[in-house]
Amino acid sequence: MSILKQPFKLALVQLATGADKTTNLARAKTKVLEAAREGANIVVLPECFNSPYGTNFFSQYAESLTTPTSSESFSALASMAKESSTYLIGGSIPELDPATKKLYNTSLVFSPDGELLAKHRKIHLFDINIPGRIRFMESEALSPGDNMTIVETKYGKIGLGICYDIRFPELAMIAARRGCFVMVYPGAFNMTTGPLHWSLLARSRAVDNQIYVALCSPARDINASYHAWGHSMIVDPKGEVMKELEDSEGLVFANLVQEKIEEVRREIPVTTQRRFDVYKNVAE
Ligand SMILES: NC(=O)CCC(=O)C(=O)O
Repeated sequence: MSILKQPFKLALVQLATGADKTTNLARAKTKVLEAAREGANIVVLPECFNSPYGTNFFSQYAESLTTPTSSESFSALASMAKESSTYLIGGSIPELDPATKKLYNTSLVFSPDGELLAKHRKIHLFDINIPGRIRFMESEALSPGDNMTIVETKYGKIGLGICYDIRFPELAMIAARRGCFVMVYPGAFNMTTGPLHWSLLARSRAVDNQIYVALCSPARDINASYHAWGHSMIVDPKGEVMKELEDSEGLVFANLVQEKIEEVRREIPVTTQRRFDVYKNVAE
């Protein structure tokens, strides 16, 4: 059974972001249109692409994402998708829920007509403490989302996570078992965990599930308070890195096809060899 219904070109935009939201949105638009001119059908933006990344910035930049008119970023993303005629996975942006006043790290996904297809709130907040290297507590400012997100497109189903979500293999496994051909993670790893785990995690999720995996980071800005790792990458269902950027701004493209998924699932048939009779309930 084909889970990737037709071949297409995926583009990741490793965007150079700064403190000015309007400039970030304008720059994102330029890059999305550039990707579309190069033939991309699905375009991905990075985590927190319209703001600096840091707990002290989230409330200042947060917008209510209820309708395009409620939010500069929502309407900018919808029109980017429409103007480029691409599916747009709009990285993530700080969200303020007007009803509860809670803040979230949220990704909006649009169809090529500019219609909102999905809204994913980061489920696993980035709370880590590596003494002398990095302490980051997203939960000091944000609340976690409570739902998995699978987006239906004409190419097939896309599983969506945001950055730290990649460390929880259950999300990707469930998405793959529900027929997703790719997991996409807008993400901003850092100079400690980036070199250690970024590529390893992308390749692991791909190998575990025999699907494509795409990670899209902001470009590194050494003048910012948080130094993103960069290295946006697309990994194939065998776990091989197809395309990878360094740390500066750029676009990366790959053609995704069903045959690569079929080949690895035929050669190493773990997807049909699972023993759910032995490990029925991983949460117990
Ligand atoms: N923005 C994030 O969630 C960062 C995650 C990260 O760096 C990690 O090591 O995990």
